[in-house]
Amino acid sequence: MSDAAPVPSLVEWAGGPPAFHALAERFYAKVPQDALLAPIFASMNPEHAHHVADFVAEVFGDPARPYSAAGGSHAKMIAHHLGRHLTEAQRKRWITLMLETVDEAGLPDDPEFRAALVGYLEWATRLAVLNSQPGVVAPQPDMAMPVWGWGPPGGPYRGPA
Ligand code: HEM
Repeated sequence: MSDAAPVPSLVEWAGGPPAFHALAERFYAKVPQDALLAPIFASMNPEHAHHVADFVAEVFGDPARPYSAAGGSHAKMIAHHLGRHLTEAQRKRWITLMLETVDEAGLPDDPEFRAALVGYLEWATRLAVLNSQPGVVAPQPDMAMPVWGWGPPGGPYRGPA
């Protein structure tokens, strides 16, 4: 790829929305076998993996904006975590299992993509825990969907500088 090539969105670089659906399905298929995570997802909506994949694909630049198109929003995603009393131990297990699954699913492993992905996962999982604590009230419904980008690297790995 030459320096003049346009910078793809994170979702394009990852292989398009199907890459996130395959990732989420693989991840939530493993959750029932994990002692720390299984109880909190025991009565999970059968469409859970699909909804999470739509959400992340949208944040990473899917122009179809599938989560919003289906009536979702950032506030609605956050609201799913209200009152769940998630712990730091559960968050850490979630992100560890997710990063293992990212490798198994064959998502790009260039430093630039992984930096953006890990940055988002750290941010979003910590928001999930914060918003699950006692006394947190529902967020403003009009809060904007996050739009994640490449950050300081500016684009994917294109060979040695
Ligand atoms: C990147 C971070 C995360 C994103 C994007 C995310 C997104 C979502 C979305 C979109 C839903 C609604 C799913 C639906 O409509 O069926 C949801 C629900 C939920 N999330 Fe998260 N989440 C994240 C992190 C976490 C973490 C770290 C935990 C726990 C350790 C967690 C626990 C849950 C639970 C328990 C539900 C409800 C499941 C159900 O019973 O259907 N989430 N999340």
